[in-house]
Amino acid sequence: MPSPFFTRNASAEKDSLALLQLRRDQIIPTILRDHDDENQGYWEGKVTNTRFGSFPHSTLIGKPWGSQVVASKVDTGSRGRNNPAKRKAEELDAEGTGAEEDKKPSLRTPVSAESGFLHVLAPTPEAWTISLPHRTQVVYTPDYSYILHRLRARPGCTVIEAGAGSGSFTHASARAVFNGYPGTEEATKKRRLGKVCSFEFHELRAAKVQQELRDHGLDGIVEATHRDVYEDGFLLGDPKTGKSPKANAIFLDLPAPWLALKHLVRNPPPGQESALDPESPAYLCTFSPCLEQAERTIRTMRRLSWLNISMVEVAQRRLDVKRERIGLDTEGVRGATLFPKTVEEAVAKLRSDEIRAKLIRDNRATKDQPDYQPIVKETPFYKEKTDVPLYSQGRLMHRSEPDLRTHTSYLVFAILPRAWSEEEEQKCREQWPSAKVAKPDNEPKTSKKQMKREAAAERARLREEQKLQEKPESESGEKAEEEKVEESNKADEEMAQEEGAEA
Ligand SMILES: C[S@@+](CC[C@H](N)C(=O)[O-])C[C@H]1O[C@@H](n2cnc3c(N)ncnc32)[C@H](O)[C@@H]1O
Repeated sequence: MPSPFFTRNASAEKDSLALLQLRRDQIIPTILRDHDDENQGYWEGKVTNTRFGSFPHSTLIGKPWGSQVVASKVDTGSRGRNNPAKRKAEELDAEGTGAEEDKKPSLRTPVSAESGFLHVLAPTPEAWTISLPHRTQVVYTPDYSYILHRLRARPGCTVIEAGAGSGSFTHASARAVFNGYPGTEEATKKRRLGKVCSFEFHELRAAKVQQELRDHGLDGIVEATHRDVYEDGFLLGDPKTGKSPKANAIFLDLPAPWLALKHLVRNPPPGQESALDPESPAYLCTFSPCLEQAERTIRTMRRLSWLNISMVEVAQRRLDVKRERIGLDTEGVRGATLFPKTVEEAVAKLRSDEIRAKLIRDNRATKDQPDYQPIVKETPFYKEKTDVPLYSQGRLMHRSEPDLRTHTSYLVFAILPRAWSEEEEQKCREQWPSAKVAKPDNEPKTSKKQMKREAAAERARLREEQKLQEKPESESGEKAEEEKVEESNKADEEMAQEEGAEA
């Protein structure tokens, strides 16, 4: 089954995951079903109940992603849930008496209610992080987006993750490395399919995450293993003789990451494979809630030859940008402050209140009497007309929201260079020989001055050769000797000039 996280249709389909968004940060995940498999006793089939009303799945299936769906009136009380015996006689009669009908009662068409609405959203790792059932503390989007960027996680990579916990990072990393489904045409030899090898020590959590991955169509991309990685490391299958995942990136969200580092080496004990990809550097990130843990991890990383070690704390703030409107003319405007914006407005309001109080005293200010006037609304600033549309009126403000969901995270990053042997170095030198001519070690070093002198002499020699070629062979040797001296003087002069310029 293709995963709705990677490949999805334009609308919500039955038997696939949909995220029901109630408010900005409130999302309920559900598998859409056209029948009530838990037999909760609703006439409308499977129903998701929320604070904004009840939503039978028949009203959600087939809706384009992002649609707004209103709540429905459902029969929640009269039959009693999970107890079909309590149904009223006429309801059972209405269901029919045939054997086939008894098995599958006909569903009622839902009637819309005024209790509220929700939006049907397609699954994404970000929305899943907000909505997932929490079994542990989770890694939130601000952290995992930065971590995956620093780990160079890209299509075709293999990522090791421990522990899987609630599966928040698992989903995000699966999307980052996805490069096609195994067993399809895309899985050719040249193209490396991305993979996440996830390890979890807690048996129940491991089973839950495995079930979730199956429900989300991710079981071919993520391999979740129940394992204590401190003891048994990261090989797939048997902890000692298993296959190497050949990982390019590792994320350790463990209470003691330093205990797992001994299994992430290039040269493991004899008879065992390294869990790392021998043909690429390994990028590592550990997530710790306190500095002492981060320091301990760094000490172990140094001992095991990890390089480029750095620590980062992600302190994310969300900026809330909105328009602030103040004034007595903002009555009924959502989010506006109904307060005088100028001294004139305040004075006018006081005056109108005084007049109104006087009318009340004289018993003339009731709606039925002709003297009644909504006085404030008659004042001049109410009548001011403006061409500025409502959405861009007021002052543009931004405030940071301190309550962004995250938890203290000291992220330690490091790189382990790829494996490199003497033979590989030699092979490389043969394949791409260096253009630089290596001089024997015992040869005296030539100074810069000497090199310049040699170059000037070489130029003089070339000039001389050129002249000799141009002259007839009959010319006397005496003249040639004179010219030789002249050339030599010229070369000396050139040299002196160059040295002078340098000085
Ligand atoms: C903070 S949670 C991980 C949350 C996860 N990264 C997420 O985003 O949902 C830490 C998990 O590590 C697991 N764990 C602790 N020690 C472990 C070990 N030695 N081997 C494997 N998993 C371990 C715990 O059971 C726990 O579920």
